[in-house]
Amino acid sequence: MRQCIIKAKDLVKTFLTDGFGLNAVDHIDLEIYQEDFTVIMGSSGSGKSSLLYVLSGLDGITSGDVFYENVSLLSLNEKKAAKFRREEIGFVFQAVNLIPNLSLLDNITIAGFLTKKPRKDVEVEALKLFTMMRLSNEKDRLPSMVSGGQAQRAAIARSLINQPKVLFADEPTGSLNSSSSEAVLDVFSKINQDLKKTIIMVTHDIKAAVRADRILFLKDGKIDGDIRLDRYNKKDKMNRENHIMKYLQAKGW
Ligand SMILES: Nc1ncnc2c1ncn2[C@@H]1O[C@H](COP(=O)(O)OP(=O)(O)OP(=O)(O)O)[C@@H](O)[C@H]1O
Repeated sequence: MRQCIIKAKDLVKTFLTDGFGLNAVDHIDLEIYQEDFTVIMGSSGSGKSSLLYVLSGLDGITSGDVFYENVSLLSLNEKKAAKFRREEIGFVFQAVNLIPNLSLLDNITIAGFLTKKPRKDVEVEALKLFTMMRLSNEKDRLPSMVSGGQAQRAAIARSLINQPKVLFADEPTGSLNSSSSEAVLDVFSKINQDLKKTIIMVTHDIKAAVRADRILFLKDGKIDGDIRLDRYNKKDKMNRENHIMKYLQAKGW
């Protein structure tokens, strides 16, 4: 049985609009397991991104708490919270947000230089990541000189430069064509299987979901379904997809 790495307890995220409170995350209890590739699905507005942001510490919690290996996010002061976000987690967004006038390589090393690691070590790690992302030939190019998929792979390298234990991704293939998406998803599978990182990814894309060990389905800010795909080989995408589709049909989604 895999170890629990993140535990959410009675987690709530409320947004106030026009004087009304909406629980985008509505009293969620959840355990995320080490080295699991967890995907979060659900219809638009079901609270997927909100859950991802509060689980990762990128957004404030309204009530409840999130524990990383028993350390409460709420217990961290501002300095420790910033260090946590810099070093313990990586985050990949749909929009890549690379700095336009820096090369891909500089975009990645600059994120590593924010820590106290020796510059040489950061540079060596960045080059390793570029090899893994199959971007060695593009490393000196500006973000505007590469494809959307290559830019996203560079952004994934940036999210890994400080060797986080957990990688969060919010619709990382949302603005990519299907071949670029597959290349990006291959990278996530590799990060999970070879680097042994825990991954939590929000997606609408069934092609992304088939790569997961586990899928959580959100509805109205609550977990409405939780399935595992372990019984199928990772390469058996067809049966994985069939399993998901049957589950969704049975639930009337
Ligand atoms: N900053 C905000 N201010 C007010 N309401 C918000 C804010 N962010 C999200 N919401 C509301 O919270 C609910 C959940 O939003 P969230 O973005 O988490 O859903 P989602 O499942 O990720 O949606 P999508 O698939 O469209 O990205 C929605 O009703 C949304 O309008």
